Amino acid sequence: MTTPPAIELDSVTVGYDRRTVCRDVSLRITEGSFTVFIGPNGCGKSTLLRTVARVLRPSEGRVAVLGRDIRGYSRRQYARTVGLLPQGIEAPAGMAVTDLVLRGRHPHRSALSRWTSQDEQAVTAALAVTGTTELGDRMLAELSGGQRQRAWLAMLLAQDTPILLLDEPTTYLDIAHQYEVLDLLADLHAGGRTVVAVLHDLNQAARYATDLVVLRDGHVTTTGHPSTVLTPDLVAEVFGLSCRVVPDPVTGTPAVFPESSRRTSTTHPRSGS
Ligand SMILES: Nc1ncnc2c1ncn2[C@@H]1O[C@H](COP(=O)(O)OP(=O)(O)OP(=O)(O)O)[C@@H](O)[C@H]1O
Repeated sequence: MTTPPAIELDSVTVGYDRRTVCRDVSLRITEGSFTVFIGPNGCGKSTLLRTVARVLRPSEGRVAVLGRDIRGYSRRQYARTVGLLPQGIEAPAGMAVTDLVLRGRHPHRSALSRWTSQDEQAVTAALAVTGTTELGDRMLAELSGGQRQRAWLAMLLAQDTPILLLDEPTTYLDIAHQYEVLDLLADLHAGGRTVVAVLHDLNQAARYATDLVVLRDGHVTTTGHPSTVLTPDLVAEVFGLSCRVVPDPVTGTPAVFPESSRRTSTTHPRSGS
């Protein structure tokens, strides 16, 4: 028997009120993959991720997770299976970081039970790996954008789901923290989880993804390994950008360099004077 995909979209049409964003999208995301959605602003990346997370309901088609229609899961079962880090979430008023991270444990807890040592361990570990232990008692509203993003990520990790959906998880983060988060996702992937992320940085996408899903105007145009997908033609067609694609000097994965930049000189402006 073949293993079902982690996520399968079958002829999904979805949007907001009367506005359709994605029409007739079919897609299979392999279990244990690190899949990255790329595509221009407004092409429907978040909409598809939110559909898989059951935040949006398709008007047509079907979504299955681990071989089962997502409508067949109870809320609690689903929250134990799929975790979402949404884009631009509001900080709950008056909530401390540790309380937020504890929220991630809710799906693992029955209505009347107390927090267990397993819950505490999961929270401590999630704070540690996201570098937020020191921020545990701080109010979310008082944190910087990057600190807050890492606190939300800690909540997602405490949820401990086999499938992680992350909508632009590196937003607000400085370059070192961006790579820390991506490395953390790579570790989770190496540990067997299915990671699905939206990223804007094509070079980061190419470094970390096992599979790219390229979206444009609400359609999936291409899927596959970054080495085959990320070509100058693809970038020109999907983003309207003329570029060169060369091997990343560190990883050998494809790296995109725009050709149309106004700064064409390699000389530092002051170096010649
Ligand atoms: N809550 C909403 N109500 C109505 N339209 C929406 C809503 N959210 C998004 N849209 C529209 O749906 C389309 C797709 O948006 P979506 O957020 O999925 O794009 P995206 O590819 O994630 O974009 P970005 O890269 O800018 O984050 C856009 O035209 C957007 O304006």
